[in-house]
Amino acid sequence: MEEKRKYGQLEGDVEGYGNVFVGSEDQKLHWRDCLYFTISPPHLRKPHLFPNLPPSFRETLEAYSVDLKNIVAEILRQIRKKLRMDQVIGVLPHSDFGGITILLEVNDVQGLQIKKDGLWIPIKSLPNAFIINIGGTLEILTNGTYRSIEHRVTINSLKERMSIATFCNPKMDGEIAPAPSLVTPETPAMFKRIGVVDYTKGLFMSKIGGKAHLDSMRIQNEQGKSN
Ligand SMILES: O=C(O)CCC(=O)C(=O)O
Ligand SMILES: [Fe+2]
Repeated sequence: MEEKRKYGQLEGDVEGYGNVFVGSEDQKLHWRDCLYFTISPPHLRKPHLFPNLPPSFRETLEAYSVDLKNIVAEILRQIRKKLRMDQVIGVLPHSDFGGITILLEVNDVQGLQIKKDGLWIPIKSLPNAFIINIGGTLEILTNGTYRSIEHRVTINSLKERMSIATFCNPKMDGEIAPAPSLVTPETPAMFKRIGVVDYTKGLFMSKIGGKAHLDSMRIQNEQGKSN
């Protein structure tokens, strides 16, 4: 008991020997002996606790704590990887404005991702192949039959990535609207008619990105529900 008292909790502190986290008189307490103290970072060690322990116990704990820190760092690294949290976004989420984009990945560095069912999926082109992206203009012209794809590009911290994107865009003095042959009583127009200049202006002013601007041109109707 004498030894335990050496490490006893000080007034108003949860660290030390005693029952940890006692908040009120009515609280149910654990029935156990507990010596609770901070080891790391060293400047937070309470002088009467860890530094006061027998040297051999202190050394063992010190080594144990270093090993555990490495284990925790590895677990967190795996979680970050699993959730793709360590990716830096180079090209922000967007969908291309034009009809079709022909994308050539010039070197072998992966970076492009598309959004599918709410998840970002990495895309790598086949050898000697283009990646073909549908843009918002084609989605409008086809009355939503061909959907533009939301995509983004991550940065590779080790290697530079190079790509050539060629955009097939509508002429600036034109208008875009669903093709008349695709608009029927069964398949009403899903998009409003819009001048290309207004379309591009809205696109560049849109702060939300993604497909938000295209979505803002949707007509809400039974068949053409926003998706
Ligand atoms: O570099 C890429 O893979 C895509 C670039 C892109 O999405 C764009 O320029 O619109
Ligand atoms: Fe793009």
